[in-house]
Amino acid sequence: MEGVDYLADERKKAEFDVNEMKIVWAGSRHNFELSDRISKLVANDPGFSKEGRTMLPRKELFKNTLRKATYAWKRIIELRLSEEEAAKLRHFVDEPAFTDLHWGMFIPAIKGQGTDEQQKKWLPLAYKMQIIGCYAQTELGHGSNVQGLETTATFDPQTDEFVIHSPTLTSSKWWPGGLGKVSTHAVVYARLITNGKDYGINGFIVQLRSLEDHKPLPGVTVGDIGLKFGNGAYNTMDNGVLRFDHVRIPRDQMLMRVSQVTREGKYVQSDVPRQLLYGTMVYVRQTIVSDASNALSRAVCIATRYSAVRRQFGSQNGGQEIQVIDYKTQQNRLFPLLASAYAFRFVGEWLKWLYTDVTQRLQANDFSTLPEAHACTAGLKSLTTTATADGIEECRKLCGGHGYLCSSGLPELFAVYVPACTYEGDNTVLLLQVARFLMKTVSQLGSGKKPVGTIAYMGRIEHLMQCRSDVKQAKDWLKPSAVVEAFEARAARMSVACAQNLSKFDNPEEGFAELAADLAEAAVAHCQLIVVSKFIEKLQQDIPGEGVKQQLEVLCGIYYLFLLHKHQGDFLGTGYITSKQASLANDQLRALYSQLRPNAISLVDAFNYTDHFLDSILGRYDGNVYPKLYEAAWKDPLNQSDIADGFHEYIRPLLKQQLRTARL
Ligand SMILES: CCCCCCCCCCCCCCCCCCCCC/C=C/C(=O)SCCNC(=O)CCNC(=O)[C@H](O)C(C)(C)COP(=O)(O)OP(=O)(O)OC[C@H]1O[C@@H](n2cnc3c(N)ncnc32)[C@H](O)[C@@H]1OP(=O)(O)O
Ligand SMILES: Cc1cc2nc3c(=O)[nH]c(=O)nc-3n(C[C@H](O)[C@H](O)[C@H](O)COP(=O)(O)OP(=O)(O)OC[C@H]3O[C@@H](n4cnc5c(N)ncnc54)[C@H](O)[C@@H]3O)c2cc1C
Repeated sequence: MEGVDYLADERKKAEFDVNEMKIVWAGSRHNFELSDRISKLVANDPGFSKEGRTMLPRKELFKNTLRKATYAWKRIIELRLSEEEAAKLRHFVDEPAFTDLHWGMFIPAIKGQGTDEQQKKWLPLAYKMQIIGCYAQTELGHGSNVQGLETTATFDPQTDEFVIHSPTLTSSKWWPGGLGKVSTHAVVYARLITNGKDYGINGFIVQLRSLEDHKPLPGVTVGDIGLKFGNGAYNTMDNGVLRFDHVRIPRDQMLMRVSQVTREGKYVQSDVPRQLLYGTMVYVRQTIVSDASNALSRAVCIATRYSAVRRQFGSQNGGQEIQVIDYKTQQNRLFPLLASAYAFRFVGEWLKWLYTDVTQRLQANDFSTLPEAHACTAGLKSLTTTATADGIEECRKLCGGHGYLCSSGLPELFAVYVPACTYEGDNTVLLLQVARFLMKTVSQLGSGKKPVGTIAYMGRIEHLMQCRSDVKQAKDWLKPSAVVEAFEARAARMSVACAQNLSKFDNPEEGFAELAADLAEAAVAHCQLIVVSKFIEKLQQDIPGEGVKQQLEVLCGIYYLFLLHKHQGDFLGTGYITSKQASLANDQLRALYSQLRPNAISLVDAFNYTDHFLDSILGRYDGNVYPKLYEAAWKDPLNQSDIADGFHEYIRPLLKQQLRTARL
């Protein structure tokens, strides 16, 4: 029945002001109004329909993406949308496209690594999309190890040009999004060679295709790398392969903010750190952290609504069966994910602040916070994307068999999201960057250098190494100070243990390689401490709205107690808590699940997602799941006829043969 809200009873149970929670989730009233307006604009425009997306063959899918991206651009111009509004529009259009890399990496790379002159020349063209660019760093043979890239850019003083060349098969650029079929230009990362000397990696703006007929320029071989995981999903993107055969570009197309090559071929290093070459990655890692809460909340919204609709077992006297959301096992799998979505939202907000702060400092030639910004963006990118990808898959399982249908929205969401664990730095490789930062911090303790920011807790190392939890009853685990100290002590002790083990090796690099698994775990502990601390700090702010703060306290408690339960080996092993205290934490966690239960549906309503954006029959706002699933099945191309194509060739002969066999 249309128009009936099957989740109305659930919504009546809410103990808080959902509209105020929507504002907390969005970050501000302005953000809420912006998201609300743009999501509805997209949902109501047939040009952005998602119908049949998972059924399209690659070529049609890709062409459809080109159509949508061009249409989006047209609407952005017609409606005179600001950059902020355009970014929201892209978010709600909900389809990876070449434009992501153009706006998300090509332009930021020029902004971050180009000189003022270079920016003046290239940015206006890029902003008007008169050129389309991508970020060509990864090669067939090297992705994680950026210093291992093989493409060369050799300066030719005779002509004042760089010669860009791919000397080996493994030096072929491989993976860049937007490269395969669309980009006219790329920021290409290559080894800078001048006067016979290799100065390592630098970025170069290289034109790949003609702006007239889009044909690859002489010396450029370019194409798509082939079909990727999942139906639809990331196959809307033309991840590409690119080879250069001595392609010449003018010297001034080397991005020269970090280092320069003079007309005579002299290499000059600026006074800015070389790590700024990696700046675009820091920027994107920060956006990926913000985006994790979008993806996780979407999966959680679907699984929560469906868990309230779905009933299994327990019917008495012909009454209704139990809603699966009432099973403690379902709650124990679902509610920590709901809490994680909120936790990642707040840590994403904080990271955005940190990134803005470091950018302002860099502009003023203050590079002091760069290492922390790198460690935080790398570590939180790793932590949030791993948890989100795993969380989406868990949500699929939480929806039972129906979660496996594409119409649940979950398979495609997973397929689009899961490469986030790999791109912008493999998650393990990034954790090891955090571990290096932590080991450096521990080695400098006692040197007089005071740890600040997210590692300030290391400044209290003596206390953290010997303190013990004073929790005596379950509700003591609700005290923020008890929790923060627990996570600080665990992180500090794990780091110190690694540092002590490292000191047993004569060669520190050998030690680091041998202890890498422990180091990655110490990095996870440090990153979890950041997320927990930022959630607790958020709760110390003034949060208006009846019951809103209380619900956030419940979510925060679930987030950290679930982590404490899951990693209790760390907390027990480092001696901060006793097994009795671990058991009290678990008692408190169960109590919080019961407190959250009546509010679950409203807490996912607070994400304010349209049905268009969710694109899930199981996650429909009205909970009208079964009729819509039934209806959708008949839209499958296989159901266009009663008799399947291929019946006469394959099924009929089989049936005949069986008849003959039966007669024998
Ligand atoms: C529908 C249409 C709409 C219409 C248009 C509308 C428009 C609206 C706008 C839309 C906007 C969309 C936005 C979308 C966002 C973008 C989407 C993202 C899609 C993702 C695509 C993916 C891209 C990629 O994957 S790009 C390639 C990424 N590659 C990697 O990440 C490689 C990982 N490896 C490394 O980073 C390095 O190799 C590393 C760090 C592992 C090792 O570095 P090293 O130099 O070899 O060695 P090391 O000794 O470890 O480090 C030396 C030193 O440097 C420090 N360091 C390292 N990295 C950094 C850093 N990044 N920053 C600062 N410092 C760094 C390190 O700590 C060491 O320091 P010291 O110890 O002090 O010496
Ligand atoms: C969908 C998608 C889009 C992409 N878009 C772009 C793009 O636009 N531009 C671009 O330049 N690139 C892009 N990439 C490439 C991406 O950045 C790389 O794939 C990524 O950095 C990982 O590198 P890799 O593939 O070399 O993995 P590898 O480094 O080969 O990883 C393989 C395994 O080795 C492990 N490993 C590697 N090094 C270490 C180590 N030191 N210690 C311990 N374990 C290690 C990893 O953990 C992993 O398990 C994209 C990739 C994908 C999947």
